[in-house]
Amino acid sequence: MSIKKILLGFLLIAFASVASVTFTIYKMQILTDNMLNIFIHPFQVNNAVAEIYTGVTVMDRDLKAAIHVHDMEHIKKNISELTEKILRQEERIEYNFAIIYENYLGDNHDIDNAYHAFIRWKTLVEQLITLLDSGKNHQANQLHNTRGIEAIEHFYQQNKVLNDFAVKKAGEFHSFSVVNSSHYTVTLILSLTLILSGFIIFYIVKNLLTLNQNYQHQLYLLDQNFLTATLTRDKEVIDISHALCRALKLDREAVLHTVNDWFFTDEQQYQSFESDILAGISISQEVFIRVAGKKLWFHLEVIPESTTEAGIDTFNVFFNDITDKKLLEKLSITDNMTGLYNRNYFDSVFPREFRRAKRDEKHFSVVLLDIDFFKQYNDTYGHQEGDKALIAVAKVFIDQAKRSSDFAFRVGGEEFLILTNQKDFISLELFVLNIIHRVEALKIPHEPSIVSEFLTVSAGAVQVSCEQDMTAEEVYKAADELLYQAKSAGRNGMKSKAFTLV
Ligand SMILES: Nc1nc2c(ncn2[C@@H]2O[C@H](COP(=O)(O)OP(=O)(O)OP(=O)(O)O)[C@@H](O)[C@H]2O)c(=O)[nH]1
Repeated sequence: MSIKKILLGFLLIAFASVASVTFTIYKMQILTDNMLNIFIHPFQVNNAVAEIYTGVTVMDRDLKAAIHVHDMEHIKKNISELTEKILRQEERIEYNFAIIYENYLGDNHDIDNAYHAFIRWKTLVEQLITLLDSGKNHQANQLHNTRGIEAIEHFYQQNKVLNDFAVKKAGEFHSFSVVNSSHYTVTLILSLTLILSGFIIFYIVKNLLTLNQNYQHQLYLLDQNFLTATLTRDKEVIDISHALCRALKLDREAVLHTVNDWFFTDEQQYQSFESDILAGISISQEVFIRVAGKKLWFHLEVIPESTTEAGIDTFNVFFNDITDKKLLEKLSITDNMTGLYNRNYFDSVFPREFRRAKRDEKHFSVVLLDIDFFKQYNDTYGHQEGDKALIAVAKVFIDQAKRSSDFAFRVGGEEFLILTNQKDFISLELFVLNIIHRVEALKIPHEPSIVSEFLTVSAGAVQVSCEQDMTAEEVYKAADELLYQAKSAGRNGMKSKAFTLV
């Protein structure tokens, strides 16, 4: 299950919700429109029709009453009141007809017929009032009983048509409301939406759980196979993989949340890249860590992380065990028998260190050493003893060249070379004399030697200042020349030369 599918699930829920809400709103809108129709037509038209009916009936009643008054004085007074009253009724009726004309949903001929019937009645009313006004009550009565009754009956008929239509329309609207009240449909749609959403949510949750399981499994695999840890900038371990704990022989629970230096051989090693870490720069280095007395080599990747603007909060360290690779590397650059660096390595280190000394503006010293009368030694004590002697002498060189900038090589059968940074020429001479002295002090018996009863070495030493414009080959050649001179001068000694401008 991918994040895309989860998003699709949420989109479906959102779509279903929007669709059902839109449907509900649409249905409500239909009902509202229908309510409006009910109000406009049946309600307003019916009211107007009823008011017209009442108005005409009241006019008729008042006319009848006036017809039956015989006292002349009363007649005059009544007629003027009646005329005013009838005018008001007529105005009201006209107004109601206007409402009907505006809102009636049926055929306009129906209204025209009713209106003409009203006009006919109205004309008759005017004639009746004229007769009454001139005291002709009897004629008025006759007119009312004949044409009057006929006109009013006709008006009632026409008015009834309007009323019937309005009532019929009200029924239609009501039925429409009932049909469209659709609460069942809305409930059904909402229920379906809820059910669909429920299914989708179930599907999403189920898949999220699976996703989480996979994620946990991957974390487990990483934890078991990757040598990694997360530390705060104060070197407090906030997370460490089981694989790294195994590799460094650490108890995970004991290490977590403690400040430590286990990942760094020493404080100096950490400090060498601390400034980079705090500046947010990733580090990639080969480091060694002593684990239970064994020197293990790791390729170390440090990736700083910051969650705030303030700077680096944590850094992740990734280790890759390269001890085997380092061993191979060492084998390829060291001489099997003596443990000194071999000739091949010398060929790549010599020019590189020569350039480095020049760049760092340091004196560069080369010491070439050769065992005296070694052929005779072999001839006397045998080749095997010769090997032992070589190993013993080489050990002296290793001990002497122990600074990180010193290198001791076996460049030939019994020929050795030391690269060293001695601060001045005197220091170099003392350094070489010390070696010569220490070799003799091994007291390896060497009977055929004519310079000592013990095994000795001769040396040619050269010191070159950085200003000197010499090539590596020239320096080597000069040391070789001096060694030759030391041999010629009697052996068990050294010849040295400084190539400096001062
Ligand atoms: N035992 C042993 N002998 C070696 C080895 N490599 C070179 N040799 C011997 O070292 C000797 C070097 O002899 P030479 O070059 O004649 O020099 P030397 O006898 O030391 O005389 P000078 O250098 O003039 O003092 C040879 O006899 C080689 O056989 C080695 O790995 N083991």
